[in-house]
Amino acid sequence: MCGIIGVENSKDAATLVAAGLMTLQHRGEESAGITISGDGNMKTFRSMGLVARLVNSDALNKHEGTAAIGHVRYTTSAKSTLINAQPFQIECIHGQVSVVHNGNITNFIKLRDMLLKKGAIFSHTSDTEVFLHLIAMSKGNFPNVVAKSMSLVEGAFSLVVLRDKTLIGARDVHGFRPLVLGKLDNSYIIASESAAVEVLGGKYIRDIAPGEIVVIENGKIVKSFFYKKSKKQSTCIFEQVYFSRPDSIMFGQTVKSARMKMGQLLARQMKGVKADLVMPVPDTGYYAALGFSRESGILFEQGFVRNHYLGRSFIKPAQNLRDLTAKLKLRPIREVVSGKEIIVIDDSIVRGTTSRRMINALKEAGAKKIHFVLSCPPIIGSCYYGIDTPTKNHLIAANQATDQIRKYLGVETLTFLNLHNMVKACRGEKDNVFCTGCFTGKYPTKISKDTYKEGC
Ligand SMILES: O=P(O)(O)OC[C@H]1O[C@H](OP(=O)(O)OP(=O)(O)O)[C@H](O)[C@@H]1O
Ligand SMILES: NC(=O)CC[C@H](N)C(=O)O
Ligand code: SF4
Ligand SMILES: [Mg+2]
Repeated sequence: MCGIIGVENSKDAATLVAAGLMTLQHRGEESAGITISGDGNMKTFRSMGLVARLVNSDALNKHEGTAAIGHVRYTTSAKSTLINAQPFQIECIHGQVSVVHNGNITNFIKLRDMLLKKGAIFSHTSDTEVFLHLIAMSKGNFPNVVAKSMSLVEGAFSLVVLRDKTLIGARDVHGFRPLVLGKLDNSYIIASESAAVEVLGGKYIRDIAPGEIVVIENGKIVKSFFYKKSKKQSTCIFEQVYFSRPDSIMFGQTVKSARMKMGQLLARQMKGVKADLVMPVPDTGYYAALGFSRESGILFEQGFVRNHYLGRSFIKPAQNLRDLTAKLKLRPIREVVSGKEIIVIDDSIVRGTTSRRMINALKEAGAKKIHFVLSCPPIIGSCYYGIDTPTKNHLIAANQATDQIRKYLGVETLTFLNLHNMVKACRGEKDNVFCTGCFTGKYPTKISKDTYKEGC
């Protein structure tokens, strides 16, 4: 995933970006970075690990400026190394420019080959760098240069670009990844999620539209235009299932509200089910379990202690780290679960790293019967747009039927929210504006052998 943010026209820009990145930490734990711009001088600070590590560095605290952008990385292209930590800052014909990116470029290899033939020298190995080359090689008015670059790139990209005091927010024509516009006093904020704007004390104004480029200078929107007309929006539905914060607004409702509806609709799918209690797998299963409990009337209980110092398991960059996190992350409370028939709700099974361990732990703690319930359909395909859902052979639901998974996990029943209900929970009754590719195998862009996909 990755979280991006930009703030302009504030002497506190860097501090606000740092605080915003902490609010977006759930979108990427591997590296963090901030570019600060002031008095015609731009400087970028990057480090591996969490945002807290970056903000404690003295160098960052000494640099002043009135505009800043920041990034937290969840690697979905090339390696998780400092060299690929964002922002990427360059010096080019347009002056100093810095870019942060959320998403994956599906024609990366083709673009990189084309740029290499033109003489480009790459300093990073991830896909994001192609934007910098395309910008540097294009002449004219800066916002138009950004637009021209974007029109050559395919796939998923929400971008924040900084040049001197000009802040630009831009979103690919499909709107795969979120990007919002907010206001705080005399400053504009651009961020991946509305929660990051609100935590800073700002007001969420609106989403940046698919294909839109918003140009901000000195506390004013000086231009908003489209680099391409969006034919059909395809925003990632997994953002609402798993990635985003429950207090962020998406499609006119909080993610919390969407997850509560997922739980409510699951309870309707399972009408008549009997159990002693409904339990979430924290964190992401929380609101779906609450919604299920309210609809079914079955008692809601928190039966797991979640260790918050370990971060999220699914977004860790290697299987040994995912295994270790899943092992240490959840511990059942014996007095809650012992001797009980339990409905356990999580958001998704991807590799199955979490669920097998979690269910074994529940049994060891004395759970009598377990009904395992997921607030999305089985994930049967890879993501090409910025989420590391692995290739098919590592996706448990791509290789086994529901009953085989049920037996493998050792639960009484296994139920997935159906596609119709997931879409309904996320956006009410309106038109389908979501990418559901990894659930349906129907992707919004052409997928071929040349489509860039590099798992990690
Ligand atoms: O089948 P898997 O490959 O294990 O992936 C899915 C699990 O991982 C996630 O939790 P995670 O720990 O990442 O985040 P959370 O604590 O925010 O819910 C997700 O909520 C599932 O529980
Ligand atoms: N998941 C993302 O948004 C990652 C952005 C970019 N593709 C990278 O790997 O750095
Ligand atoms: S393929 Fe799945 S994870 Fe990727 S953008 Fe589409 S819905 Fe989201
Ligand atoms: Mg979870």
